[in-house]
Amino acid sequence: MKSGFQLFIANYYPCCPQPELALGMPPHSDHGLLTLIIQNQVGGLQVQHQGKWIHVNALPNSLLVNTGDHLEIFSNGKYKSNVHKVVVNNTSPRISVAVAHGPSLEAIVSPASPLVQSETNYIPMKYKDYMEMQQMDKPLSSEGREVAYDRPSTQEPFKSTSNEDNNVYIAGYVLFYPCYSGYFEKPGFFIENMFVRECYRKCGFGKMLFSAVASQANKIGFTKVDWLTVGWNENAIDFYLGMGAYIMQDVKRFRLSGEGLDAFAKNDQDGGDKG
Ligand SMILES: O=C(O)CCC(=O)C(=O)O
Ligand SMILES: [Fe+2]
Repeated sequence: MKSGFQLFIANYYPCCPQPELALGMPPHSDHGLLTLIIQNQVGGLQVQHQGKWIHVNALPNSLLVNTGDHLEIFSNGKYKSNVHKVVVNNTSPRISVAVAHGPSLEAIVSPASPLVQSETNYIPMKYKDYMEMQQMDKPLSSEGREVAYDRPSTQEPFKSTSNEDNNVYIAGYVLFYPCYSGYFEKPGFFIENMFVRECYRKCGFGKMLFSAVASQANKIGFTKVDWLTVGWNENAIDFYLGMGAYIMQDVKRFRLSGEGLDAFAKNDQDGGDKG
């Protein structure tokens, strides 16, 4: 790499009497290739792993190394950028100094060709444009830039995102429909699914999709927008709370499956046999 872009970041997290009500640094992944961090041995850094936040116990005099978004792109997803956040405590302030190493601002980063077997999910983009796109989304950043929706377990159905004829890329979608309920005078929307492709996350598309549904509801006089999120998905929960939503405590979700569902098959058969 002939040139690069380095960012020097000094972070001070004062102690807080009610740490559970405060957040030192919201969940995010770093832009660049690698970020090197030294810190004063006061914990607080947490890394997201399999939907859980893992506390980082840094060794004394060690450097912490974070993988960034552009390493993920360059390695064609082999090295994922890690999502991390910093929580505060009520006894000691944390100080950290980070140096983020990225490519030159003008560099167009794309997956290294030897690592691309067939298709890739990563669209080449100028490093500068990528950073600008993230900054466009200030309100979301303050609540958590990483927006992880419940997403299909495989990318298979989305493989062919590029249409060579007109250069259309599908970055994500939201599937919603009107629903009617006896309790409300007016109907609302139910969001069945919202998904943003991994390489387009942290760019504000999730916020854009969600806002489109909410403003359409408003426009046509609907009184609510409902959806479900799995309980462990803290990022999604933070995101939705940040969008002004609240969690409904009095709703119970029911499911009929396994033997309960099979019982109906039997009933049907019995009924059929009898006549
Ligand atoms: O304070 C830390 O350890 C993390 C800092 C950080 O994530 C950042 O500056 O991007
Ligand atoms: Fe960071």
